[in-house]
Amino acid sequence: MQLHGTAKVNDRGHLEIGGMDTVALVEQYGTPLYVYDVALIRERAQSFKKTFEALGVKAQVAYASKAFSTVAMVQLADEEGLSLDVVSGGELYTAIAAGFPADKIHFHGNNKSLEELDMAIEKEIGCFVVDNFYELELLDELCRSREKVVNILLRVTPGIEAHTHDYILTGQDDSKFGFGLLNGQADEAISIGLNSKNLNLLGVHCHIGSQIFETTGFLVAAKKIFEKLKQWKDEKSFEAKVLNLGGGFGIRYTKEDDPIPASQYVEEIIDEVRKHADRYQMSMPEIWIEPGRSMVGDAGTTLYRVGSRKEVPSVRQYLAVDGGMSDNLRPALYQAKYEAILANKALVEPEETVSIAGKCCESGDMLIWDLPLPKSESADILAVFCTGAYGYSMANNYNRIPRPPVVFVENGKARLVVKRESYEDMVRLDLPLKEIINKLP
Ligand SMILES: Cc1ncc(COP(=O)(O)O)c(C=O)c1O
Ligand SMILES: N[C@@H](CCCC[NH3+])C(=O)O
Repeated sequence: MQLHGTAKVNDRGHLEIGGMDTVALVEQYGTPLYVYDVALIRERAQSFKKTFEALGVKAQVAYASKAFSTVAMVQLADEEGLSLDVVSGGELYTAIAAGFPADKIHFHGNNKSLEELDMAIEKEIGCFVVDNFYELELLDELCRSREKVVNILLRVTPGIEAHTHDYILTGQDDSKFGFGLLNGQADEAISIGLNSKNLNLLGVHCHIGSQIFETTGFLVAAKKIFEKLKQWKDEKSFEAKVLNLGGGFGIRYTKEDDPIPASQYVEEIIDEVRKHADRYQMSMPEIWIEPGRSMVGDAGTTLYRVGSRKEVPSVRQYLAVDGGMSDNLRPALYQAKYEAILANKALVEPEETVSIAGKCCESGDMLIWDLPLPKSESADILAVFCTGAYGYSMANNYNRIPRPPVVFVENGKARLVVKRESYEDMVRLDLPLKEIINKLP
């Protein structure tokens, strides 16, 4: 089992993260519990930033907050000098509530509402990543009526089939996102952007997908975009100041995954961009990237309490935990795979193979199939690794299961950064048919 970041097994044979015994964390905060290794997030952020610095390239590393958006996380991104990618009014509101510098916020989304655009214009965010003609017109109109000028990038789909799960592919031609780069849409959008007095067209954006292990897709995207940039330079006298190549850098969930270091993605991308800029005698654009998963994914661990066991004779042992697809939708949605250990028996050798079931009323609510574990009993603590990205952010209240709290750990200290939802929270927005809502004692 490969442990990530500051995770280790302590003298008591317990899993420790950020200098905190996870068994003690569970005693204090209960289960399920999301635990984040803050030092590892800082390390990830710095490795992206330092690689750009070492290459002498002007860049913005924007944390894609869809991976995990909370006030504390946004503040941590700010502490590390990152920019921020938001994709909804809610993520934008979280960033503003956290005091994140508005001029470093980039606003994404394929169907931004008038209210969302208005909020972002009013807050004077750094850049709108415009996705379609509807948004282009709406944003132009809103800015004109408010006498504002905003920075924009145009999101293009370069027609790339990256190697990842179909649901998390985004750069292919048949995608709901962006202007087609090769079918004339991007050319038309560039002209509209250039003709607007209220839209300051900085450049283009593309994002080819998520959990990608190779650089090829990024390099092909850069090549295709540069061919267009050359054409736009010649035909429209437009030179992009910014090229945003999105996020999508893969991480190691299990031993089947073999990611390359952040520095390698960045170095290869920059090499390629430099090559094309030189070839077409264009100035090197500022490079923006938007890592989400690779910033927080392996920094997150979910701690569960083991409960019931069911044996299907000669077939399998189901071991149920006190969470499931309500706090981690990824196995049900993408057949995503995870590794796990018993946090309170971290030095004990595996003795049996069990399948970890969640507690939701769905047969598909299985967190891990066929996991080797020491002989486990009720009340043992299961630690599932690499749940930091798209775990909490896709958590839900299916079966009215309250969402778990989030604890940040660093240098032997723990800080509660999101409280556990309560049963009262489950009915907080409900309006009664009759007068009364009873409260349980
Ligand atoms: C536009 C955009 N940028 C950035 C990201 C972050 O991707 P990842 O978490 O894979 O780095 C996504 C998600 O796939 C995205 O859609
Ligand atoms: N939520 C997805 C990835 C989509 C990323 C956003 N475009 C995941 O968990 O892998």
